[in-house]
Amino acid sequence: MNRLHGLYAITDNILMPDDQTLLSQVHAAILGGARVIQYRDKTSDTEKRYRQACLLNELCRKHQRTFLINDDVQLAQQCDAHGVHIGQKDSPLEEARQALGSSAIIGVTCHDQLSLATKAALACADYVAFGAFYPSKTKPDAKPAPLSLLTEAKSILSCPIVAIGGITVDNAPQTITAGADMIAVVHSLFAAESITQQAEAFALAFNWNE
Ligand SMILES: Cc1ncc(COP(=O)(O)OP(=O)(O)O)c(N)n1
Ligand SMILES: Cc1ncsc1CCOP(=O)(O)O
Ligand SMILES: [Mg+2]
Repeated sequence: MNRLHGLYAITDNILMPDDQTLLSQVHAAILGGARVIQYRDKTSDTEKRYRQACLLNELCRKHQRTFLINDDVQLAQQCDAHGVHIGQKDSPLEEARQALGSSAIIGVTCHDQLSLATKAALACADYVAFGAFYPSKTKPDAKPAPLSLLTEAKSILSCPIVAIGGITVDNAPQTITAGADMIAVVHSLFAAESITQQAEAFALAFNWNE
């Protein structure tokens, strides 16, 4: 199975405030076909983040899913995650690689800029992420990016490409057709009435394009 392809589910500590909700919602997304899980909690204390990261790591390993930590290289190391997602204001890629090793998966935010992606790819990022392609409920201030960026990136990069920001079941097919190898989703996945059915619907969007 290609580990870096398909639905990329990102957790949200408002939608999933406690351990039980977090675990059951991520499990539901995995059952529906989420291939990559990112633990994203920018506000909770260290103890809660460590505990939850360890719980999710165990769940993802049990289901053979890729598990990444947002922002925090040290937490990724402590909970034995597969890797980390870093933004332009987080640890530099070289430092993250040094800390996590050559087999770790490291993804890099490139916003709406191809030049950031070529730089990250040259520095051996495992994937690059662009966005926001649509208005995002989770990050309303994210700078907009055009779908044409995905097509352009696809033609010059050989690493997998993630699209993020306001992705829904309705706009996923056009986003994938434009060049996304993975679609990263928070709100329209984890706020859905049935998370498993919603994940299945996202996964289906990839089959149409394979
Ligand atoms: C898959 C993926 N893509 C982009 C981001 C955003 O990262 P960043 O720009 O560092 O912003 P925060 O998520 O840290 O607020 C992401 N987390 N995941
Ligand atoms: C972390 C992040 N970076 C750009 S948009 C975004 C949030 C994505 O969440 P949603 O799928 O709810 O728009
Ligand atoms: Mg970040």
